[in-house]
Amino acid sequence: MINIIIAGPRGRMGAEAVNMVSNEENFRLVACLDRKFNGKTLKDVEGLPDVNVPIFEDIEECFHAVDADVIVDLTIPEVGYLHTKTAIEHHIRPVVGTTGFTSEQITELELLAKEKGIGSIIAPNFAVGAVLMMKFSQMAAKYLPDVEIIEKHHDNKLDAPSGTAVKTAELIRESRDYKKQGHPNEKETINGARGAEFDGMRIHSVRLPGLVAHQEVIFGGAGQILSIKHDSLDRSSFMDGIKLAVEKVMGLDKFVYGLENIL
Ligand SMILES: NC(=O)C1=CN([C@@H]2O[C@H](COP(=O)(O)OP(=O)(O)OC[C@H]3O[C@@H](n4cnc5c(N)ncnc54)[C@H](O)[C@@H]3O)[C@@H](O)[C@H]2O)C=CC1
Ligand SMILES: O=C(O)C1=N[C@H](C(=O)O)C[C@H](O)C1
Repeated sequence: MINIIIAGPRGRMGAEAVNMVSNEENFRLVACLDRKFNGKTLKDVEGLPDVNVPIFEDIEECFHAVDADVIVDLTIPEVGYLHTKTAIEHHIRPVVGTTGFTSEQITELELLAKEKGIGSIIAPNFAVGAVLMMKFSQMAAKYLPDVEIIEKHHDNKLDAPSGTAVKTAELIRESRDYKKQGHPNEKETINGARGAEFDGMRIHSVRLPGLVAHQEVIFGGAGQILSIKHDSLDRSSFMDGIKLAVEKVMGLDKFVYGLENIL
C-alpha cells in the first residue's frame, strides 16, 4: 500500500488525480494540501469526493500529522517548487506534474534529492503519447535540424512556454548542434512575432478557451515537411503516467526529470 498526499486537489489535474488514487487498490490517499480549508476534510468541501481525508494548508504540519510515502504535486510553479523541496528534505518522495520551474530550480532539486538519496520524479507531461511525440521529435531533429514547436493550451494556463515544449526543446538540443534558424537578417516588426528562442529554435504558445493540451513539432527540409503532433483531449490522458510514477518512485533513490526515463 502506498500512502499518498495530493497537493492541489481542487484543480483540474488535482481533482482527476484524487479520483485516480481513490480508485487504485494499492494506493491510499492520506491527506491533501490546499491553499484553503485547513482542518476540514475532503467530504466537507463541495465538489470533492465524499471521503474522510484531512486537508492541510501548511506542508510541514501535514508531514508531521500523516505518514506519507509520496506527494503528488499539481499546483502552481512557486508552490510546486517549495513543496518538492520540502518533501525531499522530509524524505517524502515527490511526483511532480506542476510545470513552470526554471532550469536552475530543477538542478537545485536534483542536487538536493541526490544529497538526501530520495527518489523524485518531475515530469512535464504524464501522457504516454506526449512522451512518444517528444522522443520521436528528438530522433527526427538529428536528420532534420530545422524545427519549430507550436504548443496550444487552455487559457487558464499560467506558464508559457509549456513544460512539454521546454522538455521537447531540451531533448532536441541533445540530438542536434546549435542552429540559428530563419534568415540571418530577419527582423520582427511586432515584438514576439517569431516566438520564444531556445538553442536557435522557436517555440510558439497559443492560449485559447476550448483547448486542453496540444503540441505540434514541425521539421522543415529541402522540399519536405515533417509534423509530429500530440493532443490530450481529456485530463484522463495523464493519469496512467502519474500512477506509474507513484509506483516507480518507491523503488528509486535518485532524481528523474521526464517520464521517458521510467517507461
Ligand atoms: N505533467 C503533466 O502531465 C501535467 C501538468 N500540468 C501542470 O499541473 C499544474 C496544475 O494544472 P491544473 O490542474 O490545470 O491547474 P489548476 O489551476 O486547475 O490547479 C492548480 C491548483 O493548485 C492549487 N494551489 C495553489 N496554491 C496552492 C497551495 N499553496 N497549496 C496547495 N494548492 C495550491 C489551486 O488552488 C488550484 O486548485 C500546472 O502547473 C500544469 O502546467 C497539467 C496537466 C498535465
Ligand atoms: O497546463 C496544462 O494543462 C498542461 N501542462 C503541462 C505542460 O506545461 O506541458 C502538460 C500538458 O501540456 C498540460
